[in-house]
Amino acid sequence: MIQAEHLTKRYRSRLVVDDVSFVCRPGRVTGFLGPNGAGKSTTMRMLCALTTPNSGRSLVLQHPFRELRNPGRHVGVLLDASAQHGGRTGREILALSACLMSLPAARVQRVVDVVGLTAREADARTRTYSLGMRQRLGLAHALLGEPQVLILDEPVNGLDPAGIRWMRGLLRSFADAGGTVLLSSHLLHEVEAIADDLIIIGGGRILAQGSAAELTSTSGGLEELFFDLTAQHGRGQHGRGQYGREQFGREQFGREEVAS
Ligand SMILES: Nc1ncnc2c1ncn2[C@@H]1O[C@H](COP(=O)(O)OP(=O)(O)OP(=O)(O)O)[C@@H](O)[C@H]1O
Repeated sequence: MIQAEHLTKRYRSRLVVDDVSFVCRPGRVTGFLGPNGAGKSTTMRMLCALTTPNSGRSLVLQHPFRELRNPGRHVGVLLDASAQHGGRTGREILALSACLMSLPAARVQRVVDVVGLTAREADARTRTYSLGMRQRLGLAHALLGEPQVLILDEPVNGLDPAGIRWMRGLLRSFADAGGTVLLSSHLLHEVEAIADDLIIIGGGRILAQGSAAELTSTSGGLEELFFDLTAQHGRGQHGRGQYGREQFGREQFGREEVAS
């Protein structure tokens, strides 16, 4: 279980997370969605005590993250797959963390196998890793301590289609075994395929939350719901740039104009 209660974060005078409250329940995968800059990563960092909120609090397994003893045994965190020492091998990184968590050394090979890194990949320095390999290592790291909770920021970013499918199965099995999963992603179809619950954030505020089935049943699907909710927050529908549908749409480049 993860609980966020009125989490609020300001950078100088800028409010980037605004009174955010939600619960992620065991046995369920919660998808965390929002346009670029919406506040997803900041919220996840607050859950893991890497960023201090200005107000509000969060609990993981009923405790503030900071109060968890040996947190890696309870919560698996993957916030930035590239944040690893490039001169170490994947296996060394896992072995160091296993040592810090007082885990048996055999656990390293176990998670290497689970995430599908080959022996050669596990023994290569991480500076040579592709993004997908980094994500696999990051997930191996998150799973190392056999946690009950996973907090994953864009874990499928960089995975190939087979990897995305594999990740979906892994997270589903984790939740079905009673685990709690919070994952952010920009891949709406992927989230639609895996999430039991959804939290949609825009401009630092929760725009919608609830069961995926309920939220999408009245909106014609997740993509429609997402764009409807986030359009007013600038980057939802048209992305960062200025070339939205109305600039390159039928109005300007439609068949009627081309034909004449
Ligand atoms: N350390 C920081 N100092 C100042 N501003 C920050 C800091 N970290 C994040 N921000 C700002 O907070 C806002 C929310 O950022 P955050 O990374 O949480 O968004 P996000 O939803 O994860 O975006 P993305 O989908 O692009 O990863 C952004 O405007 C960002 O510039």
